[in-house]
Amino acid sequence: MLPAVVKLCCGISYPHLRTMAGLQRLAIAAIGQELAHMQRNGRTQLPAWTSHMGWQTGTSQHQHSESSRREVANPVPLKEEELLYIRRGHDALTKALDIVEDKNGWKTELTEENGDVIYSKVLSGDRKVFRLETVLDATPELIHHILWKVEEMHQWNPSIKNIKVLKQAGPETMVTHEVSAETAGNLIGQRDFLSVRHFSRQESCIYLGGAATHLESFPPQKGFVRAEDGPTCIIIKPLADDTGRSHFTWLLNMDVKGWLPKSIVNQALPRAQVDFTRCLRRRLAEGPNQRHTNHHPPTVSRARQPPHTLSDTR
Ligand SMILES: CC(C)CCC[C@@H](C)[C@H]1CC[C@H]2[C@@H]3CC=C4C[C@@H](O)CC[C@]4(C)[C@H]3CC[C@]12C
Repeated sequence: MLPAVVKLCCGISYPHLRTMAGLQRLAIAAIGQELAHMQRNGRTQLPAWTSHMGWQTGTSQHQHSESSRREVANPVPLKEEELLYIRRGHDALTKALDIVEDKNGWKTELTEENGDVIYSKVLSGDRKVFRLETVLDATPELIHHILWKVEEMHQWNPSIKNIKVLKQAGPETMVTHEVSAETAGNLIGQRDFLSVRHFSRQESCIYLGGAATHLESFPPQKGFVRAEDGPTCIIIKPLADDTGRSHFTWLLNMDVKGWLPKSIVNQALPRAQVDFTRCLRRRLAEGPNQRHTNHHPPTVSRARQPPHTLSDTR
């Protein structure tokens, strides 16, 4: 009974909690600490979103060491700014899911031998978005594990030069700076992105969402064309056949900026999606452990491309 009451209270107060400031937040943090204590003693289970409030319970996957034990003794509520990023990430995911779930107007763009199918659709405002659907030979957990370790992504994906996590807002949201490699499709020159990335899990399905964001401390960088990714999402669902494989849906919704003609961009984007997924497959086959070197040759597809001198950032 008590756990049910606690959950109910959490649910009712959630919208108010997110808009609170100052002393009110401190008071909530103190209550959170009490609840976390109860949860540690096995007396109750808090809903997953309470992690946004920064109430470390000591039972989460982040519990490793001394430092996390210190957090339990001293819960640090999330800052206003962090709550803002969480909300942005959540909104991006919701918007992207709406695009994916609207079944009207999609047409098949390309079909690969390995089973990847890319559909496209033109949204209002003339933006063409791409939806890749495929099956990956890995569990949702492994795919999520690999995709969430964004700072390691350049080790297995030659279309990415570098990704840095600039801010972490709770365990499910981060602000990242991403730089694509000059080789990406060879058509679209190097780009950089500033994005908020957010994940959520519902039963056995994993959702990754993202959208372009701004940081005063991180304006567009000299020499880069700042592109905008999102609202975008990746949906990972286990196949029902018990083989440990997953259905993978990826909405690519990108404004690459720069001066390239739309027809060229709209050819390069689905290729970039296929290339990325090919690298992901290879990375998944290696299992969960971190890689130390990048010894595979570049795998960016050269098919259907004009001479490689065409690039819009040079
Ligand atoms: C065509 C040119 C401009 C871009 C090519 C590179 C594209 C495919 C790269 C650049 C940045 C990349 C994203 C960077 C970060 C993440 C978050 C991660 O959790 C899922 C993958 C995802 C969403 C990547 C998908 C691929 C991505 C969009």
